[in-house]
Amino acid sequence: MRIDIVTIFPEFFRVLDLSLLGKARQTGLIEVTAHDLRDFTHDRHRTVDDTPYGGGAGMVMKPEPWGEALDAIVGDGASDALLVVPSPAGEPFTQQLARELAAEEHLVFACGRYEGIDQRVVDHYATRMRVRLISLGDYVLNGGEVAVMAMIEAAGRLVPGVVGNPESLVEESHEGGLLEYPSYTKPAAWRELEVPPVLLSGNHGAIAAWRREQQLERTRRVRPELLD
Ligand SMILES: COC(=O)COc1cccc(COC(=O)c2cn[nH]c2)c1
Repeated sequence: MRIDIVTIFPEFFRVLDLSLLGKARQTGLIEVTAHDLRDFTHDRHRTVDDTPYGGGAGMVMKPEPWGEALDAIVGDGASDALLVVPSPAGEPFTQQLARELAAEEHLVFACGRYEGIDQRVVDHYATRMRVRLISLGDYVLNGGEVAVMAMIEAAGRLVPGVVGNPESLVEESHEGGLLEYPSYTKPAAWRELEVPPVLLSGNHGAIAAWRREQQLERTRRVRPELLD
């Protein structure tokens, strides 16, 4: 998988060299490149924003630098890459969407800042490639970088070979549409709190049943809408 990120804070993504994805990068499973949007400006101040047409507070990201940056990544014609734009106006990011991103060969992330990117950037690239606005949640961040980091982690860990034990990807929250059961490890007693005895019973059928019941109870309590 190839990942390109366009941002005014490319150094923000240095951390990807350290985490789980660092190994994926070393093994070539996932190649990540962060591009500085300001490298695609031509004025002395490397300007990427301007005042909004129609007035209003804040600034809008100019289309020209985005056009040059994205063309440098996907060429100047049609592209099979998927352009992902984190946005409060996007479709909700879910584990299913993470699976879809993980299946892509080439992801390009556009990190908006200020009040957003000139709409014509999305409109233009939608004629040349698939574009998806994706929301992490119903809140506003100062820019797309944090959202892109979350999406890269959620999708990257699903890329075969990135996570050592693929088994660990199955028994987790939202796999199978339910929240995960509570987990315990040694010691059997800690601060007067005991591990549920069924987990020490060695009765694998009873353990599986208890875990399933825990998943249903927790999902019903915390996220009932997931059961619809
Ligand atoms: C066409 O799309 C754009 O212009 C996007 O522009 C912006 C502007 C400011 C901040 C962001 C980052 O995304 C979020 O705040 C966000 C994502 N999920 N929940 C909150 C993006």
